[in-house]
Amino acid sequence: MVQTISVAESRELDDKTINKIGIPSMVLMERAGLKIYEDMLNNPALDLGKVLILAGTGNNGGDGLVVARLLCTHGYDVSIVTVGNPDHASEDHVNQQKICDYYQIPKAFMSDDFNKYTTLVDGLFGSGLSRNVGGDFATVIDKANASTANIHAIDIPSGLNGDTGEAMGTAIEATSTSTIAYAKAGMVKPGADKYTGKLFIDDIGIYKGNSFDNE
Ligand SMILES: NC(=O)C1=CN([C@@H]2O[C@H](COP(=O)(O)OP(=O)(O)OC[C@H]3O[C@@H](n4cnc5c(N)ncnc54)[C@H](O)[C@@H]3O)[C@@H](O)[C@H]2O)[C@@H](O)CC1
Ligand SMILES: [K+]
Repeated sequence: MVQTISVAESRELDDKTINKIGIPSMVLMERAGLKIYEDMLNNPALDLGKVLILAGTGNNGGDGLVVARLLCTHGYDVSIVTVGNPDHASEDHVNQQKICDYYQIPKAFMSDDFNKYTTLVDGLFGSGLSRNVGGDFATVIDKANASTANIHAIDIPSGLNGDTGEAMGTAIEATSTSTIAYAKAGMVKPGADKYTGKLFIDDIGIYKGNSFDNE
């Protein structure tokens, strides 16, 4: 039986690990990116011949940018399309983008033909999704689902409500998902596997209370 948490619990655990325990968020993001990259290498269903990272401007996108950099530094053909307003990007996302800029990772556009990629990495939204998906985000999600590429989702397939397992307007239908720390309750509900595909659960140093917890 897979241990699950709610999306709110997941956000509380992130916050506690960063702000109370003191592990810097960029360290957690690096660990997340490394695990996601390894999951992708270990998934024979993914062809990593030509990869496109779909990056929202939050920390889910930040995880995606770490994956982009790891693919680039290991010789893979990888590009990034940023969806949303970069002026509203999270601090960690901005820092990860600067690193990607150092490596001159190519930028792609929403209007590009997604069929030329073999794998899309979904870093649009994770636990921060708070309302139904519309606009450019819905367009990209629907275009990704309609493409011939396989999709690997980061943390939660974008658009999926991590508590109910239902799509909020529209949602990524992934071949596989790397979820951070614990599976979210909605991801194991009947029918949610249409969105998550094969599930990887990645230990990045975020834990629920245990005997080491002094609360
Ligand atoms: N260092 C960290 O803080 C860690 C972050 N992690 C990653 O960060 C994710 C959470 O990141 P964020 O809190 O930045 O949130 P997200 O990256 O999930 O979402 C970004 C922003 O999108 C906006 N948004 C929500 N719903 C929307 C909608 N329907 N349409 C348009 N915009 C919408 C919100 O303002 C939200 O803050 C996790 O899912 C995980 O992937 C993990 O790597 C663990 C460590
Ligand atoms: K995602």
